[in-house]
Amino acid sequence: MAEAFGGGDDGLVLMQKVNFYPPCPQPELVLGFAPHTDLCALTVLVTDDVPGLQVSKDGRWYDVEHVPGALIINVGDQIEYRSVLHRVTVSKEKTRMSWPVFVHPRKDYVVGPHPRLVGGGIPAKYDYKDKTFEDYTYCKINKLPQ
Ligand SMILES: O=C(O)CCC(=O)C(=O)O
Ligand SMILES: [Fe+2]
Repeated sequence: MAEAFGGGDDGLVLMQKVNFYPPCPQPELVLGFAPHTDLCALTVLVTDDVPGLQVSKDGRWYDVEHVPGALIINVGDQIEYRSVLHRVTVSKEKTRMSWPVFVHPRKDYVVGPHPRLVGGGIPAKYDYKDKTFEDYTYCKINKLPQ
């Protein structure tokens, strides 16, 4: 993956975060994390055994089963065929925690459709524009068109 994102020792950037979801007396009224896709390339996620993570498929939400010792890998926006839409619900009684590591390119790295996949008269399946990861992040965080 480091090679795909330009190679070099600093080709990939790892960002770790800790999520803490306290219990909520009315969990049906709130979400711990609203539906989103991760803006990185890949997310490597560890969670505790409290359920909460859900992924969207064909307009429905599916619980992600907790498998002790397993890592959850989410495809993010930068290597999208389709980055996974996901959200987190909260528990009435238990605190939940998760520990994602987001793998992303350098901020100046330009990401766009691979030329071999859109060259030779083959139209891009989606209308992606080449842009730096920094610009992509700025547009996404500020809800600007990509
Ligand atoms: O808490 C989780 O299981 C997922 C967290 C998440 O989606 C995120 O931090 O981007
Ligand atoms: Fe996420």
